[in-house]
Amino acid sequence: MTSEGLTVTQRDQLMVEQEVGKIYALFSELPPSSKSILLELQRDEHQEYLKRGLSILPPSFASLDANRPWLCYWILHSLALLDGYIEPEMEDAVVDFLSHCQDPGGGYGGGPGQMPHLATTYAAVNSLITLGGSRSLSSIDRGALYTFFRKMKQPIGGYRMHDGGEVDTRACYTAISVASILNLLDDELVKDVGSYILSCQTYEGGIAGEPGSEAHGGYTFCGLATMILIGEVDRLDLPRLVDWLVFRQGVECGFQGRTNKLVDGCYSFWQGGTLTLMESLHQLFHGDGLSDSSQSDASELSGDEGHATHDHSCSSHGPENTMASINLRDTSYNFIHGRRKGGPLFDSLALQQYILLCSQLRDGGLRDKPGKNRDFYHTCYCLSGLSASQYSSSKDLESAPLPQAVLGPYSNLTEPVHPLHNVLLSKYHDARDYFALG
Ligand SMILES: CC(C)=CCC/C(C)=C/CC/C(C)=C/COP(=O)(O)OP(=O)(O)O
Ligand SMILES: [Zn+2]
Repeated sequence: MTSEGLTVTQRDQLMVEQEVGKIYALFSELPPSSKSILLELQRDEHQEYLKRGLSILPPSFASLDANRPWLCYWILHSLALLDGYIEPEMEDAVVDFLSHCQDPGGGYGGGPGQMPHLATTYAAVNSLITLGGSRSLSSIDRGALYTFFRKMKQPIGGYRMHDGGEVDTRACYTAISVASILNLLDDELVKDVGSYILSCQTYEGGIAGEPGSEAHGGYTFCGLATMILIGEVDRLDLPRLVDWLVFRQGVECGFQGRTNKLVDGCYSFWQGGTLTLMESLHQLFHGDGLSDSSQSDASELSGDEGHATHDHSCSSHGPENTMASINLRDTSYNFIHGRRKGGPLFDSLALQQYILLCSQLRDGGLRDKPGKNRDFYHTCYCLSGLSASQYSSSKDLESAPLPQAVLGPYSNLTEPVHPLHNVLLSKYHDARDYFALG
């Protein structure tokens, strides 16, 4: 309890609400011309900030920092979202650096010579896909990576982050997302993963890192995206999940990561992006309720030809939703080609307002909330959330949104992203073509 009789959480919440409230009150009193200036995405400034970060990354291979594939991904993906240009020498330097992080036994470590880890593998592979081109894509040793995935796979369902590491929803997502985009997904990699994720859905409806833990936005994205990629999303309690998600957008217009916690710009993607996944599911399962599916919608998600197939039987949430035979090669592709007909599940303009007015720094970079510093992680996930919200009302992901879906000038429009992998849609297609025969 504080001296005012509030808990620390209530006091912090009040302070954030007041801070954000002041920003919005000042904004509302401005003339329209000043308003549009403040709502501009500071494209050039963000690119300068990001490129400065990239230029100090690759040369120092000796550093012990275990996060550098992540830094590569956060910076490269942010630049890609902004349609930024990277010099070819820099692209080559990043490919070389990531090759030094690749373990001969498969997977990528946090730096050269470090033990392979699923999270840094996801970051490295998404970085290489974002760079694109055959030099970058051919540097990925897919055969060894498959061996690494099989080593991390646990007999009871989930994945371990690294040898001797924790089993959690992140590990499932990073393994399944990478296996899917590299065309490595098969029945062995998928076996019982759905049951593990299902055991992480909590009484609130969101998804936790491990069974028995608290539902959290980051893990909820990981859990839902995994279930879609393995063709088992109908096993989740989707109505309860959507209930939990919609209440995470607060008075500040941004999202919190979990119940009774503070708004944070990175949840623009973890929660906002998850809601855009739910919007697509809502349309694929196009009844009034999310659990009301039809066989034709289910086959739209699963595809009806291909190599790896995966049988599963539904548990508690409606055996009528069972997709008897899933084409694992095409779940990701079919998902983005599903029809999008329904209405929004969150206030996407309000979210864009939080990102542009509260997270964005006018001299470049984005942040968690007012009072915090910018960093590459928040820059990446605020921009990813901005893209997800700008495209959330589009009928399909490949067509440009209407001007009214983009807050501020239309030049704020970012590039569209594959919502399950969080790489640019165009780069996803290039990778899919490149690895088609694998
Ligand atoms: C692809 C991949 C590896 C995804 C990771 C997903 C992700 C962001 C998980 C979040 C982890 C977590 C419990 C943060 C809570 O931090 P906190 O207690 O500081 O924040 P909070 O107060 O907002 O909950
Ligand atoms: Zn954050």
